Amino acid sequence: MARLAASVAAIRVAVRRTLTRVRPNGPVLVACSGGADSLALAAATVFVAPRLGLPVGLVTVDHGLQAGSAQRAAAVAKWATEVGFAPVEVAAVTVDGRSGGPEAAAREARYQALTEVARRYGATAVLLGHTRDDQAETVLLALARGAGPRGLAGMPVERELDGTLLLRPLLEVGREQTRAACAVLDLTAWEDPHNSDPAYTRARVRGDLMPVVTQVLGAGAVDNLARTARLVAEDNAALDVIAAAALDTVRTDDGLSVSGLVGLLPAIRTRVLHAWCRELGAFPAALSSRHVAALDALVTDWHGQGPVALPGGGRVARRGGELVAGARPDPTTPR
Ligand SMILES: Nc1ncnc2c1ncn2[C@@H]1O[C@H](COP(=O)(O)OP(=O)(O)OP(=O)(O)O)[C@@H](O)[C@H]1O
Repeated sequence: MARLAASVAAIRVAVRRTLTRVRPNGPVLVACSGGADSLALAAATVFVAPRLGLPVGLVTVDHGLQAGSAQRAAAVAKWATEVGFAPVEVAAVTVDGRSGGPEAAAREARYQALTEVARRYGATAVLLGHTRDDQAETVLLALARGAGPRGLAGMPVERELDGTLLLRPLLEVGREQTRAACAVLDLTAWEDPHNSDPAYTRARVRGDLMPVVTQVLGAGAVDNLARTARLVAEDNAALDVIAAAALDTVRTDDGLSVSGLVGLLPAIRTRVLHAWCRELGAFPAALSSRHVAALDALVTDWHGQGPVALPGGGRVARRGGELVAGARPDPTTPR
């Protein structure tokens, strides 16, 4: 019992720490699926936020992907209203027809819905229930994908999406603690069937890989993987600051100076290219290491190859001693 109560306290402390950092505006919104992580987060937030003078609402997204999904959303909304959340929103989304696989499509639809609701209420922030275990899984996946430092940094504690602040207060809380907290608070958590469906990569990592990792490397491996994300994120932040300054030194009237870029260390140069592409409207998460390598080759290994197409729709070409950007049709690429 003491261990269970400790889990409730630990989650409240994590939420309090997060909420004392935000600049209050409208309500804080908890994104709650009804799963143990976000249910424990919601229970802690509805306890902590009023004590800090913050209004607290809840959003649950109905992806419409499983039988009974509307009932699940309604049950979450009913509970939320009963325990004092206001506003409480059920956001129904359509996942079909989006590209990038079912997991990515559901995620994209969910974040779109969450930011739309947040904007409508002028919310201070949206709180997400990702835990230390989710972070460890993300790091392992990034490592296996060869994602580089940006991927190894895992999920940020804080980020802005379409003008909405997204916060993850539970990144240092273990999944076993959210389950224990739900048990002590007598909250029945919804078990997402996708979480154990081997068709989903994340479910296989969670169900098959992580138990082996902890069995072979010890239970501390989860914490260590999550710590890796924190450390890499700190290094990334420092390198991004250096790259932002370097970007200004290599700008020309029409684009970027190749000789300026050649003079930069590779880690800074690729970040400069990344930051510039972001300015050009390329969605940073969609800019793969393949794109960045192709852009870098325009600088360091140019044999007259044509422009590189960016995921956002623009193109980057080498023109003499410069990299220049253009929308389709291709910018000219004289040798
Ligand atoms: N249907 C949903 N409605 C609202 N928020 C959601 C929904 N699904 C996920 N989220 C938010 O995204 C977070 C991560 O969800 P994900 O499904 O990736 O992980 P999870 O560990 O299964 O989380 P949970 O136990 O809360 O379902 C959740 O904790 C929650 O904050």
